Amino acid sequence: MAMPNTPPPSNPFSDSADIRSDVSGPAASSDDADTLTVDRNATLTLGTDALIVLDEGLRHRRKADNCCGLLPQLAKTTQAIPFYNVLWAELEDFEVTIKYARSTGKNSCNVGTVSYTVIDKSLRVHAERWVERLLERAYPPATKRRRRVKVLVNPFGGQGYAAKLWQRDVEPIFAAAKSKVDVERTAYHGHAIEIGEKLDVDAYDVVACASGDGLPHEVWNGLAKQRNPRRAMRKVAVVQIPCGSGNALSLNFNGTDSPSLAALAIVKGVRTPFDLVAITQGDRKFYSFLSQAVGIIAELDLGTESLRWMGSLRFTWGALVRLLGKSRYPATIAVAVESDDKQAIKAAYRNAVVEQEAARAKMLLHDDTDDDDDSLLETQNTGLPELRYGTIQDDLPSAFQVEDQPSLGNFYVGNMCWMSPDNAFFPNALPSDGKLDMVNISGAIKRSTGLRMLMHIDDGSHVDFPETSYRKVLAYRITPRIYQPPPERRLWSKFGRWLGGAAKQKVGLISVDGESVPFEPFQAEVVPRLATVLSKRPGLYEFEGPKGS
Ligand SMILES: Nc1ncnc2c1ncn2[C@@H]1O[C@H](COP(=O)(O)OP(=O)(O)OP(=O)(O)O)[C@@H](O)[C@H]1O
Repeated sequence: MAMPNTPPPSNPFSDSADIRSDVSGPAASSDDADTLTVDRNATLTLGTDALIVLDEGLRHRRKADNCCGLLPQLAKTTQAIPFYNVLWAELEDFEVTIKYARSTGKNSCNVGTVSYTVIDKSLRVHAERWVERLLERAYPPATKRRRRVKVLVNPFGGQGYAAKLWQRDVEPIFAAAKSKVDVERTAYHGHAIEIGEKLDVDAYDVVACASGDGLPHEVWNGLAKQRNPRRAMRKVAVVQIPCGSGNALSLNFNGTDSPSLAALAIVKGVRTPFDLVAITQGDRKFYSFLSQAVGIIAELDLGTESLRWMGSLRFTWGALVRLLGKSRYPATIAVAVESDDKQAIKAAYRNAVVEQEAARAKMLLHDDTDDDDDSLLETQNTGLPELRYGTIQDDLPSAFQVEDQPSLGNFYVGNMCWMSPDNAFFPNALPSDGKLDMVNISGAIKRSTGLRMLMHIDDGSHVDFPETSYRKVLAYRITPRIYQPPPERRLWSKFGRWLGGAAKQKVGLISVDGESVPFEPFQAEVVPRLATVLSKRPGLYEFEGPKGS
């Protein structure tokens, strides 16, 4: 898989040591291929990681337009713009114009412009070449220029702000990067499935969902219904412009839930394969990209609606009530386990980091959108891969080990690290390792232990508790049951449900990618590398990794 030439800086707006060393000796001569001399005797130099603008005039202009000191600044006359931030550059009538992502705060950016005139007319060819060299650094071979993007806006996403966020924070960045954009608003539940099903996959590189995690789930399920679903999933990358409350897809691949920073990450992202999870329930089959939950997490996702007035506090409150009430969600689980050794799982994660760094160092680079193996896909079977373990309607596969868990408190299976900001529930998850991360926690653990675990979910160290079972699995089947409390606990159980916002809830809850599915047995199986996303670090999520790795 293609890799970026230069890794994106962890903070694309900070000056790196490399940038400083560039500035110490920028080539002064105008015939140096990396330097362009322009008006006001300024120079534009292509450094190691950044474009260096050296201009005496900046001293005065800074006073006017950089009062907050937010622009990357080396000396008063120098501005460094990381190549990662450069959106576009062009030469028109000896006027060089560079558009870039400029910091407007800790968690946002907008479009900045640098514009100069090439005075020496004999430098025309040099200037043209220089602009192309800048574009080559801004868009290494793994990052396609001028991506064709189908934008889907959920007008009800993000408490109704998705359309505004798209227009204000994202559209200008896509426009500056010369992306070809086609915008459509979703009009009803399930609309994005239909859009995905009918999408002309040769006309777009990316579907960008200005939404929560609901729309990407629908788009992948729509692509799965295409005539050539495997080809559709491979051709089109699905990404998120974070406009919901969880925004897991953007957090994990873009490293942010800021719409403007995500826009930059999408423009600069590298096409990457991504595992999906095939779910069969009754006679239904569909795909999940994020998680499946039975027990406390499903209850928090779906069973606290009546506490919406509390805002996001409803999740904390709901968790506390259920933990203190020692809520149980009995089930029979049958699992194809790949590893249940926490240390070995961490070691595998460390190996993935080493491999990613090695691949990046080797610069195995290009965007593979139009590669030859696409023509292979055209001629060979382009249907969805056969399920290795069959469906829920088949006999239980012999590879599954069966566990009855009458006291189960939390059954949670994830395909990504962050489930939402401050919730790194699956710190060892990798995007294309062909495995699912399964967490089981008993509902009978001590209340104090449950509370301490809750405090460690933000950095993923809750998995280090001996009470947490953390496994890499290939497939599983779960048959959930309704908990029948013993007579002496019935009153408390009823009171707890009322406190936790579930007084009217008559059935159990199952959440798949945050959406409710029937409280019935289902089977899940990872389908390696079925989908495509855009990523900053192919093979890894943006989470910094499990503690102690
Ligand atoms: N115009 C619409 N009217 C009603 N429902 C819609 C419309 N467009 C999309 N939807 C539905 O909205 C649901 C939620 O979408 P999404 O996750 O994008 O937003 P969200 O609920 O704001 O996100 P979050 O759950 O993270 O807060 C999806 O199931 C989708 O089918």
